[in-house]
Amino acid sequence: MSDTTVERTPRPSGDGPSGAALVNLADYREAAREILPAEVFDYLEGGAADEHTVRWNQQTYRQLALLPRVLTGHASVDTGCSVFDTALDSPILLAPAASHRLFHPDGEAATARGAAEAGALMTVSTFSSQTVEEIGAAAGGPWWFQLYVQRDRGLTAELVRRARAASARALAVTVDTPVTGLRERDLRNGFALPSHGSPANLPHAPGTSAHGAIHDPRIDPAVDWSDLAALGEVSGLPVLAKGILRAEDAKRAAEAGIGVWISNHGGRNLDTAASTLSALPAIAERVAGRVPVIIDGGVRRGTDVVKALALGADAVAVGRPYIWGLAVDGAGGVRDVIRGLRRETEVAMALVGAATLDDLTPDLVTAAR
Ligand SMILES: Cc1cc2nc3c(=O)[nH]c(=O)nc-3n(C[C@H](O)[C@H](O)[C@H](O)COP(=O)(O)O)c2cc1C
Ligand SMILES: CC(C)CC(=O)C(=O)O
Repeated sequence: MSDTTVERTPRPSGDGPSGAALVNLADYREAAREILPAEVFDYLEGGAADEHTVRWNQQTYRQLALLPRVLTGHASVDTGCSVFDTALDSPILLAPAASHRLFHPDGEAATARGAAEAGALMTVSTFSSQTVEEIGAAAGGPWWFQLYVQRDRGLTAELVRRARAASARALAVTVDTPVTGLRERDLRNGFALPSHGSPANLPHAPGTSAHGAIHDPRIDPAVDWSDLAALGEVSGLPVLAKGILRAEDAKRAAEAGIGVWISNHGGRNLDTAASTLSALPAIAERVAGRVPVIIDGGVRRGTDVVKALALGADAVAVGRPYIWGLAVDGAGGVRDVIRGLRRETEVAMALVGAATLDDLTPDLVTAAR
């Protein structure tokens, strides 16, 4: 495998490697592509198999159009919201992503600072390349811990205890990864995590190549609903199930007080899994406001945020986009990506006639023709 160390020269925030202004998320993507080693960019961007789900996640947003309300008399826009009793400036969250030091030497601590500067909630991966203690100390705002339930349940309990002690406010338990998907870009590139990206929270486990045997030696594939309930009891923290696509699963979660995080892992696990936005309306109907509904996958524009909230999500999360920001400019890049998406959301809200997130209702959305 070639050297994946990221060479970087300082550059003013908001400018890409070629000096061009970075105006939207796609600009950050192109800038990150220029900076990152090709196999690291492939690990970030790639999905499973033919990457249909990766594309569908974004395309489904393009297949919906907005029907703006006019003459509403609103003179301001407020994106404030509350998720599991945590007040947030905006409904844009950072989805968990493993190994931030692959993308920038300052790693998750930089992401945490950038998220706080943008007033956004970060979710820290079990497979973070810095410890929850280091990240918790750097975080100036609320954060959640993403849990991959470990085969070693003692280790799982210890991870949860450490995350809570480091001030995590909720557990997002990933339920869509009994095995990791077959990511063909990584297979072609022979990509394995270099040591600077290895999981800092976990003891070194032998054979942790993500793409060797079908089961990851660390992640317990046999997790069930009783495990999620027990995690809530033991931790005393709110629990979300990350990776829900079926309305009946969402209903079951809501009945147990477990938050619903609609996700197909950014198309990285089961190719041809349904796009997340297509799954949202039925899920929102069955959850009926009992627990928070988060959605991730393919959110790239403020108009995407508006559509997801109009169709019943309480918040969205982004994965790849803030990593593009991290790669380009560390904490400042994360901050600018999230701020940019929030600004687009505010503009889109004003243009559809919404003063608050409660004004985002399903009648604002119709099929694009
Ligand atoms: C590089 C990368 C690493 C990821 N690592 C994790 C992880 O450790 N745990 C997890 O639950 N999801 C992980 N995900 C999935 C994201 O949390 C999220 O579901 C997905 O990226 C959302 O799609 P988007 O990238 O289109 O916004 C990862 C995604 C990427 C791109
Ligand atoms: C090590 C992997 C399981 C992390 C992950 O969730 C991902 O790359 O999508």
